[in-house]
Amino acid sequence: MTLLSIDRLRIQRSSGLGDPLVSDVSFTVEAGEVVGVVGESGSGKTLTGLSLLGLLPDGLSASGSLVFNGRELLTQSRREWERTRGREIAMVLQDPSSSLHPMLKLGEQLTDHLRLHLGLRKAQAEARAIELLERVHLREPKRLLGQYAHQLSGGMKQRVSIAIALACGPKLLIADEPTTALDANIRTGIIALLDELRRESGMGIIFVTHDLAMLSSIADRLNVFRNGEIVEAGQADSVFRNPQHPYTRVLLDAVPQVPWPLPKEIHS
Ligand SMILES: Nc1ncnc2c1ncn2[C@@H]1O[C@H](COP(=O)(O)OP(=O)(O)OP(=O)(O)O)[C@@H](O)[C@H]1O
Repeated sequence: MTLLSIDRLRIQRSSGLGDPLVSDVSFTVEAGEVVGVVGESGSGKTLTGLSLLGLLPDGLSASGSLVFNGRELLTQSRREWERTRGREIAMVLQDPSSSLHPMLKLGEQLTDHLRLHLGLRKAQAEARAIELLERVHLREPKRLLGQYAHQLSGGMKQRVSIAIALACGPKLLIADEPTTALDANIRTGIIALLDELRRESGMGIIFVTHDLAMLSSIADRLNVFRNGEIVEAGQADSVFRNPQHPYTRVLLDAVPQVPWPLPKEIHS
């Protein structure tokens, strides 16, 4: 089932001045699929993700079409965006500290989110928060609810951010450089977690990164961005095996020997 269909997305300054920052971007995301968006800094990856949440910075506007679950997002009212955001489409950011409040216990943050979005009572919200922390494989979830973000490692913080993103059961998750701020050994665990979640829940994931290697074990399809445009798109295995665009080859050359398909033990 096609969850999201982006058609000729264009993002430009509302003044109309200057070149578009994103132009003619089209791709789809199926349920349960991981679609990689890769490209150098400034290539338009984050703006594309933000447009799917109706969160473009002031002064920028989007045109084209973003059909999610059969509904056009770009013409939504502010109230409709509020329902879409978090509930249907969620985002995980590079720096988990930026999505966690430093002065609030993790339990308060999770239960506040659940009470606000799902209308749960305190006890129900607490039980659900524990389930969510277990789902992202955090040990001793009950104890964690009483802790503050600064008491957790980077990898644990990112798992909590993912738990918050999952709280309302979104159909689409935008993961914008979710592993960039983490140590290499922690990255693998977060990627395995996202892979597991999409398999279990059927959630589609747009995985944004500047690092093609990051996508080798998780992406089903790839879109290579450059200067606000997609220069190459295709099944991940064929892009890794047989890149067509010179820029994709440059990105691949920077990847230390990506074998494709990956050996089974790396998937598990
Ligand atoms: N609020 C803004 N006003 C004007 N230009 C902007 C604004 N935000 C981003 N841009 C420009 O839009 C282009 C695309 O930015 P975007 O953040 O989407 O790139 P990116 O590929 O995500 O880069 P990075 O990997 O560094 O996050 C860049 O040239 C950036 O300078």
